[in-house]
Amino acid sequence: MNFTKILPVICRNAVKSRTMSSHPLAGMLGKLNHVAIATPDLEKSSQFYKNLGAKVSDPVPQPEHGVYTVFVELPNSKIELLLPYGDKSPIQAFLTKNKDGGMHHICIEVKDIHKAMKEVKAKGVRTLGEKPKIGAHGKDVIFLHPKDCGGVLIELEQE
Ligand SMILES: C[C@@H](C(=O)O)C(=O)SCCNC(=O)CCNC(=O)[C@H](O)C(C)(C)COP(=O)(O)OP(=O)(O)OC[C@H]1O[C@@H](n2cnc3c(N)ncnc32)[C@H](O)[C@@H]1OP(=O)(O)O
Ligand SMILES: [Co+2]
Repeated sequence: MNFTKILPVICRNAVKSRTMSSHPLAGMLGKLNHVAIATPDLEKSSQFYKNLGAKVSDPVPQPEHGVYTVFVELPNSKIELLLPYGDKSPIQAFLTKNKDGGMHHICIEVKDIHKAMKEVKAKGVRTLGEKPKIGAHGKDVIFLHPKDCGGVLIELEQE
């Protein structure tokens, strides 16, 4: 192989892939805070993770969000189990479509949620609501429309 010929190509491609951060959320994303699973049976889902030896919290009602949450602790992240709360829950339509439940959203931390909201909007990603709400961890959260995020509902949480 002729390295003097191929080296400039490798370098060009490396520069290109670093400058072509084309994903609308690239650069602003921090740690994965949780992966959320909607369930029609919170008790059963909690027991499933307890049986696997995980540390599982008690259910907490989140009236502002229309859900009950249970957190399953993992060494590097968390699983959030969600059950509808009240009759206007934002997860009800999802559960009607997915009777056994399923993966509902991912939650990624950001350094500055207000700046992140401006940045995503400038990139054509819709936020669900105009203002963050206090989330399950007592910090600001905002959701991004799944249709603008490759079919994934994304929650941003203030770090
Ligand atoms: C406590 C807090 C925390 O952790 O701090 C939480 O997590 S609260 C977690 C619960 N809160 C939230 O989820 C708040 C944000 N979510 C919402 O506002 C809603 O769930 C929407 C994402 C707008 C979806 O609402 P809804 O299901 O009523 O509308 P819809 O049936 O018309 O759905 C519109 C389109 O989005 C799709 N769609 C709906 N939910 C989806 C999901 N979770 N992931 C991916 N796609 C989803 C539907 O299939 C449909 O696509 P097609 O048209 O192709 O069929
Ligand atoms: Co969440």
